[in-house]
Amino acid sequence: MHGPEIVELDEQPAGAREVPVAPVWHARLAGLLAEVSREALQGEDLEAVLRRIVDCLVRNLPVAIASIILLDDDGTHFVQEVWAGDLDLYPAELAHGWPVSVGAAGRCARTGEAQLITDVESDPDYVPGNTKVRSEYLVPIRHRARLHGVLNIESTQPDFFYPEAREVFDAIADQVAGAIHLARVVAELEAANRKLETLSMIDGLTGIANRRCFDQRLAAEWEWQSVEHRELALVLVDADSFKPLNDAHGHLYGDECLRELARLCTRFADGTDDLVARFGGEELVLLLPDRSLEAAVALGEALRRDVEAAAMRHDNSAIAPYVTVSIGVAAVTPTAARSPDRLIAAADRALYAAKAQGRNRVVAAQVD
Ligand SMILES: Nc1nc2c(ncn2[C@@H]2O[C@H](COP(=O)(O)OP(=O)(O)OP(=O)(O)O)[C@@H](O)[C@H]2O)c(=O)[nH]1
Repeated sequence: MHGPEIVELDEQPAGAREVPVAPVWHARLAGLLAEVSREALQGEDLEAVLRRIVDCLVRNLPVAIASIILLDDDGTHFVQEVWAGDLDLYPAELAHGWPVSVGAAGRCARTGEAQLITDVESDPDYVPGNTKVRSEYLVPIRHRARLHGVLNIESTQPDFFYPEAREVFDAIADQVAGAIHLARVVAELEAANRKLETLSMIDGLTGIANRRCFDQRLAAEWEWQSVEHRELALVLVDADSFKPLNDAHGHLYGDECLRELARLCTRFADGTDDLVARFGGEELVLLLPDRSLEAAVALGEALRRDVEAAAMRHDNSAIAPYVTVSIGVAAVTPTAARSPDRLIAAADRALYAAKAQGRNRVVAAQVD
């Protein structure tokens, strides 16, 4: 494999190159760097930012092709190329990425060094993209120790990449690295925020929704069902004699029973918008849109029986030698003028009545 042919144009004898090249492009290159810097700070969709940068290079300079080729996380494969210009000969096999063992861009990524090719025809690694291209300059796009990709510029002029121009392209690669870093930091922050948001809605012990999530969903469902004039039911489930259970079997066993109760409740939340949440302590709740009071009572009764059938041992209960639940049910067609607290209050009254009537039963209440 041949290394890059670096020709320092300033050291060549006068007349060996077209003298006006540098002055002609210098002012434009300076302006271009300013434009790229502005683009790089946009922080919006990364691909759009990169596309505007390569467009800008092709539009303003004797550049036939400009591209930013991004590496995967391992730095072993190019995975995406954002390009502008006349790319007529792009090999189909490169369209879906290629290893860094291939091409001049690969050489740039492998060595971590800028590659100046003053005569593309004599470079064994050059992959032709356009027959008019004479020279190519490739710069690593690096932010601190991390190599993000390669900035590739291909010119129709053999001597376009004179030292000052290369300096500008090096600076542009730094700006691109900053843009990529910024976009990745933003993406990572957004993902972390999404994860935090999800975690803040989950009950740590049982893995079901927590009270915060329930409150938000109740408010949303209340509003939605009031618009649709449809019913909303609430099933409040409270483990009976839970303090004596903890006393007899220990808190860890109590925790295990709560997890099992959550699992049993989840089996009944089979509607698309149904929600099972931990309401607090040893109380769980099912929020059931589009369920009538009768349907919610039937569901509560089936759940109560399933809890009995699970036969979770309880040596300290006055009701049965296993864990039982009392259930309060309420349903209403919400209206914007009323508060969802009314629904909770009704289910709570029903639960209180179920306790008062001897526990291990389902009681329904009307919403005021
Ligand atoms: N193991 C465990 N216990 C909990 C948890 N949260 C609340 N508890 C316990 O649940 C018990 C609830 O007690 P009470 O409100 O007196 O109700 P109860 O003993 O179930 O009596 P009734 O509901 O009237 O049948 C308390 O002892 C709490 O410590 C929890 O996450 N894990």
